[in-house]
Amino acid sequence: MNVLTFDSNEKLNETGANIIVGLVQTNPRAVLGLATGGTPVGVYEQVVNDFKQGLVSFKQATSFNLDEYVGLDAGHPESYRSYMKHHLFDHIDLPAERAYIPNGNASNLEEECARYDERIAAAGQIDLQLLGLGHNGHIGFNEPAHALIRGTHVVDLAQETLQANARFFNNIDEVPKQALTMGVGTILKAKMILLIVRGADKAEIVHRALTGPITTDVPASLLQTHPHLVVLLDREAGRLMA
Ligand SMILES: O=P(O)(O)OC[C@H]1O[C@](O)(CO)[C@@H](O)[C@@H]1O
Repeated sequence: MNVLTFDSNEKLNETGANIIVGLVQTNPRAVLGLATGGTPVGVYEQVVNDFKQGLVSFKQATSFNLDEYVGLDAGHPESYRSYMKHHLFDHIDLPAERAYIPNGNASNLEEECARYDERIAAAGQIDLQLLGLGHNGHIGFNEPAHALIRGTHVVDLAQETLQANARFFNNIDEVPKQALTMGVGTILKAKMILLIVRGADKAEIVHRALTGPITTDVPASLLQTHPHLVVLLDREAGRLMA
């Protein structure tokens, strides 16, 4: 595991973007696993800057998003499809037909999950999986549980997650109670994992996830088993790391 801590958000964003852009420069057909939430916004901004400067093209790349809410219209401003369009897809040349996000409005969600896993398998291994971290240690929307699920599945969001994500909605009652998420098995199969965490409120969970026991109670702790994990932290999130 390679943990880097940054004093400046700008440097953190640049480093995150350099990893993504560098991969696609050397492997234009790269398969990217993408995340949403507040954490990666600055990194995507920097990726867009690099694209606009002609440093990289995503024309041959493929992406798979980690998760999507159940029951939000794809056009709803807080759907993860809207988020991805707003922060990344509308500004780069990644073909829309290869920018996959699970469909949280599918009439049969189990079938949609199976289809999503088939598409990931057909694309080959995910080369780089970008991750944020939930306050409860979730990755994607894999919430703490007695057992974690390998593939894409429907998940009931934890109360902490509903509370954390209420900031994106008018109130907590508007936050969808369920989501589709890639499973931990798929995440761990990625060739490289890039975990990004910001903020003092995540210092404790960062410490538990990266140095504590490996347990399904802290899904991110399973990342300790990954052979190629890079972690980018801002100073506050890295406060408890020696
Ligand atoms: O970056 P945030 O908004 O703190 O969210 C943490 C994580 O939880 C999620 O919202 C759930 O997948 C992720 O998108 C994010 O990485």
